[in-house]
Amino acid sequence: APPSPPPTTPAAAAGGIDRTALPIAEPAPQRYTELDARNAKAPERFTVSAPKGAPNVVIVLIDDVGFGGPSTFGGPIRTPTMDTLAQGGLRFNNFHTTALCSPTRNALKTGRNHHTVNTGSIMETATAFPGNTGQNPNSVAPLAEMLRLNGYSTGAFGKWHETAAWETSVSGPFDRWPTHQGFDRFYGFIGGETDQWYPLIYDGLIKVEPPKMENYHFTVDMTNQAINWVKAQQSMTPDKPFFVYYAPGATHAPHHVPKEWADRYKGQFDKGWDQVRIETLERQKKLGVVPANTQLAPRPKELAAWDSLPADQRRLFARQAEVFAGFLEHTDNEIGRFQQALADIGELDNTVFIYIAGDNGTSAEGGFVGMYNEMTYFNGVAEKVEDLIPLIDKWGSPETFPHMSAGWAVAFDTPFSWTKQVASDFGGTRNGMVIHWPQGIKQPGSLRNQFSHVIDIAPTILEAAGLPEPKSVNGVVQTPIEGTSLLYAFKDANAPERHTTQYFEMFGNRAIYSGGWFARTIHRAPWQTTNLPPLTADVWEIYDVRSDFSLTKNLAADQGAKLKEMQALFMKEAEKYHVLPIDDRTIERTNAALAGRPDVLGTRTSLTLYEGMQGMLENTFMNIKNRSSKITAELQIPTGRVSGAILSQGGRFGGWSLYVKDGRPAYTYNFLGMARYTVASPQALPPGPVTITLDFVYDGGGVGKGGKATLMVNGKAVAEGRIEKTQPNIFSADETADVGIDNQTPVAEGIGIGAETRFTGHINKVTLDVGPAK
Ligand SMILES: Cc1cc(=O)oc2cc(OS(=O)(=O)O)ccc12
Repeated sequence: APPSPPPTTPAAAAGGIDRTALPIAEPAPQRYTELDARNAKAPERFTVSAPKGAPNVVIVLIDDVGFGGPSTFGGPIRTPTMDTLAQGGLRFNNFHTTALCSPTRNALKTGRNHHTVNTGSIMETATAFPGNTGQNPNSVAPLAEMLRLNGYSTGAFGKWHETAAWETSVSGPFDRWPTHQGFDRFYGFIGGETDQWYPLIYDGLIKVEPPKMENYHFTVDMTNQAINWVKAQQSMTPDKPFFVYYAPGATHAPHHVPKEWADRYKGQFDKGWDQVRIETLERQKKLGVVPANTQLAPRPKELAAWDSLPADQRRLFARQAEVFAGFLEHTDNEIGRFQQALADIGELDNTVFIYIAGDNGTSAEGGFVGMYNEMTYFNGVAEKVEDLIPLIDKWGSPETFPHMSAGWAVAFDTPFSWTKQVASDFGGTRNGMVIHWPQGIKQPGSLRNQFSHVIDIAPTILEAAGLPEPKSVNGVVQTPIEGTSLLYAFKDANAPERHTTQYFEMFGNRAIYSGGWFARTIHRAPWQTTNLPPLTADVWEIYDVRSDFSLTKNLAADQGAKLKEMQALFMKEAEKYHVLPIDDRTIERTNAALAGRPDVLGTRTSLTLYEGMQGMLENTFMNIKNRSSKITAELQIPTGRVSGAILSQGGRFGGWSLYVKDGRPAYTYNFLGMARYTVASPQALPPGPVTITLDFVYDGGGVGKGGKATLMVNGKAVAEGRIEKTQPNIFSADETADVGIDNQTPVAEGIGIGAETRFTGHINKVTLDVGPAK
């Protein structure tokens, strides 16, 4: 009998498949009446494949570098890979981010405003309000998921920082981890930053050790992973396009870079940040990436003039910039290796390669003198310049966790005034961007100056791939994409801009762009966390950005009516996208209870831990800060010398550890790597079962105070001592709590590093009890 006709859907009948509902619906299997398979014809197999000729997609997103950093946009830092891509592609000089990390990333990955995906700010400062909950909704499937369900292979490498803080434990949920957000493959770190020499790495959902290699560096490691993945994917399935999201830890703090890369800039920043700004603007004009009439916007008045600084401080600050510059060039070089790998397998020409130099402006979080250990910023501890000067030759090495002084942030945001976190200044939001796509861009080497925003990237890629915006994904009706495809501008430098209105908001700094006008208010400087003015007292300014690239002529006095109209437009957009109510709390928002976000431990005051539990991130671990605590470890001590970590949290740059060294139990509290307080037993532990207790009695009277630590063996005190001060807010973004080992860098000295710190006895269990928060 002849086969029955295949059933058809309306789209299939129209000759195509319907990609507006993902996953693409499989046709109903046909029914047969024939008994013998020899007499029947099998139907064509249903497979999902990308549209014919759909390009590969690469998005490179550098961290924490602004408009005036890379040479491609006139900056003093050599980015030859970006330069080469720009020569073969397009430079966009009016591209904007959100002024902060997770918000930019989530907007980039979804094509929606950051508040629409509940990422008003970073994961660590999510609140209870819509727009800020920290959990991206099912009604927004990320671009990676759209591409995956349309036949792409998808891989993410490097920084993530999009998983809700309380969803980073072994208990999940894992919905917002990369491999459940559309990526087949993930190799990188889940939080906001990581030590580049001793990183915390996940392969998918599994924590893995970095490979053993000489002079290990995370950017090199992740690049190797990305190259290997793409080559293997193309080897196996050359007809299947790939999507790679490549987001290095660089150039966020810690500014960890091989010394030889920093040394390439020896002496080049001795001229200081004011002169670097002047020279950068000259180069920007010569390159044509800023208009010829562009003025240098003033340096914020709180930051020192270079000429006013004493010689030893200039020496320190110059080295900080050398290290930062080396870090960026090293990163660009790794991106070059990745790009070359695509060229080597013949895939570069059909790849939409998007290189975004910065998820926000350059970071001023280093404060006025920079930081040997960036964790001092999150703990509100001021570092003294006289303590930093002796570290000049170690800056960027594994012994430091550094961030440069804010003066350089302004310089690497030339020609603007402000920096990262300031959503109401282009120094916070305007980032250099290059798109390279030989098969799709016919005017290589030219500039595009239409206003664009990070939410425009996802729709650009959909259009380039010939894919419709899905109306429904995984059974959930989708919130429409809010960005505007930039493909129109690929073809025509003079095309009228299509993304005509955009709000900006971050911790109270707010602004609106509309049709060439920019109205804004600077509510707070990045270093201002207390004594902020009420939001109602903020003064607004207005600029005509068609003639004033760098926002130097406030027209509020002449343009009162226009300013009013723009402020009203801001409120309208802010209401529409869940920007309201505005929340300018910074430090308080890092506290889950005060901010109103979930906390895995909640009000629990006791946590029982077992051998093998390791890699516990700080947001999903018992908070021992600003209160008394007690560790009770039930151990089995073997005969012979026992050693290693029993329970630790944090590492070289802050944390605490209960451990055994040379057979003797000890406790070390490491205050930001600046002071170590150790309480150690003079006697070795006897073999057999033993209970070790560390009782810490907090002084109280505020946060970050000291306390008394008593070490006990089988209930008898064996040592006691003062812990003079404690860290009030955070130990580490990447150094975890571990049982029976101290992963990455160690808290205590003298017990080795990494696997060497493994406890050689047996741990039955460890209980961690805390007193009421004080
Ligand atoms: C550990 C941590 C705590 C926090 O409150 O904010 C962060 C912000 C970070 O930089 S960003 O990712 O560029 O915003 C990195 C890490 C943290």
